[in-house]
Amino acid sequence: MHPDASATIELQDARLILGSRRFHFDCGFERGRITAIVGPSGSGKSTLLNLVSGFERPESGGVLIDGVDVTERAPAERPVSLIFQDNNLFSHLDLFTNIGLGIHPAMRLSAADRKAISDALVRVGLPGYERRLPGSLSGGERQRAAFARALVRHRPVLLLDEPFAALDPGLRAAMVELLADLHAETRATILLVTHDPRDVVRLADRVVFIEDGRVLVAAEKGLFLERRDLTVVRDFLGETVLPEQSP
Ligand SMILES: Nc1ncnc2c1ncn2[C@@H]1O[C@H](COP(=O)(O)OP(=O)(O)OP(=O)(O)O)[C@@H](O)[C@H]1O
Repeated sequence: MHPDASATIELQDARLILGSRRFHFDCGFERGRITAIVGPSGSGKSTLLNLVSGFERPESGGVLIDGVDVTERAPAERPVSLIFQDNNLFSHLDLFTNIGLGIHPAMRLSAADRKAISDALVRVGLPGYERRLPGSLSGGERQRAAFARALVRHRPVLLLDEPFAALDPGLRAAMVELLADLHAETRATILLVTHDPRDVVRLADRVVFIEDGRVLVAAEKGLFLERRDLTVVRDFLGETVLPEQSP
């Protein structure tokens, strides 16, 4: 395993106000684990990811990645890859270039890099799509191209914001397995925002439940899934049948 394969993440007393909403995060994420970030719509899940990626900066407090204070660093200067709902790709650049920029910002690519790009496109089910522009792709295809970029980047932190939302059920299952494989290969520290309890069951080691701009519950997956005594957890899980309850 590469020594930079994963990193710890800490939000230290990080406070932020957006419009009329207040956020206060004081929490940490362990190296190499997958944490599902869950909670009601508008609770602050994307905001937490934006603080880690640098698209938002706290008004007070700090953000540390692998013990290094990155609070003042721009997104591109943080050791982070992103797969967000939108804006994953530069619309005027083809997929080869979009993915290549993830490897090297000046596109100085070796033959191995070029092969890695084509291999990643094959792996996400977009073989031969190198010259396609994002605008010519469906939402799900764009999402998969963003996955391909994450595959070639090897950053120690991977942030995903509802990465499977635009995918039909078959593709969704394939991309969930791809993320599990990607994690097994890289051991990156992964934060996964999701509304789907199945993602928690299949992928997460740990769950952080956000409500009203702060962490309400942070627990190992097994413990979280047992907290049906909490209304918010019950509502989130809904009718989900957990593996140990299956016949
Ligand atoms: N730039 C902004 N200005 C004003 N309000 C904002 C801004 N960004 C986010 N908000 C508000 O902050 C709240 C939290 O937003 P956030 O996107 O983090 O929620 P979320 O939990 O990811 O929601 P969802 O599950 O619906 O994606 C929302 O009420 C949102 O409208």
